[in-house]
Amino acid sequence: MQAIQVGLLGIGTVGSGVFHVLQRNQDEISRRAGRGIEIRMVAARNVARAQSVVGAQVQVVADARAVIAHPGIDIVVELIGGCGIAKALVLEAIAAGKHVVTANKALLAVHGTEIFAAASARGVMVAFEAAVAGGIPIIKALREGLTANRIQSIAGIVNGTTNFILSEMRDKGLDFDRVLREAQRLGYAEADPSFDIEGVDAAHKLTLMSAIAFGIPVQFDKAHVEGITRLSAIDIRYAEQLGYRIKLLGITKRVDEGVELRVHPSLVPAKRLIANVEGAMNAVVVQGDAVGTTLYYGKGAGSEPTASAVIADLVDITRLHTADPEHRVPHLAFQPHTLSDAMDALPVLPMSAVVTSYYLRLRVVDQAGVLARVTALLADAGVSIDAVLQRAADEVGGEGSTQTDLIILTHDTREGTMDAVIAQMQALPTVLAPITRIRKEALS
Ligand SMILES: NC(=O)c1ccc[n+]([C@@H]2O[C@H](COP(=O)([O-])OP(=O)(O)OC[C@H]3O[C@@H](n4cnc5c(N)ncnc54)[C@H](O)[C@@H]3O)[C@@H](O)[C@H]2O)c1
Ligand SMILES: N[C@@H](CCO)C(=O)O
Ligand code: NA
Repeated sequence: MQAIQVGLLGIGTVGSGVFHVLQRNQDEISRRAGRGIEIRMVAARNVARAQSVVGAQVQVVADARAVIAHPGIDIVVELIGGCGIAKALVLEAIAAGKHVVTANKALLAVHGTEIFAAASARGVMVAFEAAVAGGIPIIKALREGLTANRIQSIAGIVNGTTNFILSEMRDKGLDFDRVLREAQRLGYAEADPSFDIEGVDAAHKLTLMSAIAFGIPVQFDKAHVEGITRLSAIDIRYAEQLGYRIKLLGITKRVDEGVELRVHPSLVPAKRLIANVEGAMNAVVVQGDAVGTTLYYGKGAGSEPTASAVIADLVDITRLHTADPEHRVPHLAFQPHTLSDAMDALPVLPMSAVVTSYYLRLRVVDQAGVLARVTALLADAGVSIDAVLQRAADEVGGEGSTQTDLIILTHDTREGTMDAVIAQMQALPTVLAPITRIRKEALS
């Protein structure tokens, strides 16, 4: 049987990985897929450079539309990124009846509803394993492996760049900008690295996992998104002294009133496996009612790990493209006509309704009664304290210092309540700087 014909749109970090891994493992891949998988055409902005990667046998063109329009191409792989030209090209490929593989989480988290609907109407597949946690087969696990379960929660480290930055800052005391530059050099960071460090990329991925886990449409606009740019080294150190690590977590959880969908730095007990996920590695913890807790760990970024996921999708499509579309796995795991009803039953909750525990750091005047006033405000609001740590003044501000840090860990509290108490504490004249608040997750 003739090999299935693939057209690549974009051949940067991920695209070149796809080419090399397909070439290196072609025998095993075709024995699994039942036929060969061949990259026949590539669209690139820099044609000469792309030609030097793929050699003379593969046709390289500057116009991505020529790849989509080529009648011999069965599958279009979009590896350009972003929501601009990539969106138009994906929709054009679908309209042309081509199956699509993409690593583009930004595109699917924001425009997934439109894209999946167009694909279903045209009877083609849009596969996106590489879009979430790179090489970890988390989409496959959530969509197929855990299909018996009522999923309760997902918590994950799904951005390699920020995990790399946090690990290097904690381990080696390196500064933020230097580590970010290294992550860019290694091909982990997004074209716009603010997507990484501001939590947007993690929220794109979390949005996709949440939709698949709970059978709701993708709703990136409702995600709470906070990155690591406001984290300070001092909080990383205090957290460590209290037995915690700080990780940028994506959390989506089913609770009585709806679904939580939030990305923010979190204190995680140092003894948890996920607290020990370092560098650009990713990890996702999924809890299902039947299976219990499961953990997925691996490389979430980089050329070949991401290519591994792209090629897994190519193999899936190679096996399934002749199947009746109704027999394929739905894009978001649940039958598409059930998604909007589920959205009414499981609305994404505002952050004020989220219940979690907190790390608070207050820079205060080092004098009698300060701690008592702060804890009285917490008590009045019904916020229960788990632990309090007060630093010696000279440790914080040097010898003779009149300021110190007060660190408070709370038990579970509604975020709306916490916001109100923080505002009251902030108004105390003895509180000298903006209060730092970091959420704390037990992840039992
Ligand atoms: N790098 C990773 O570790 C990683 C991991 C998972 C997912 N992703 C996603 O994969 C996609 C690609 O990422 P990347 O890291 O390979 O990016 P990259 O910048 O290395 O590659 C993108 C390539 O697309 C080319 N391009 C831009 N416009 C084009 C056009 N109109 N026609 C043809 N080519 C065009 C660029 O010249 C570039 O070579 C993005 O959606 C990204 O979010 C990347
Ligand atoms: N920029 C992303 C690439 C993988 O999606 C990261 O750092 O995880
Ligand atoms: Na993946």
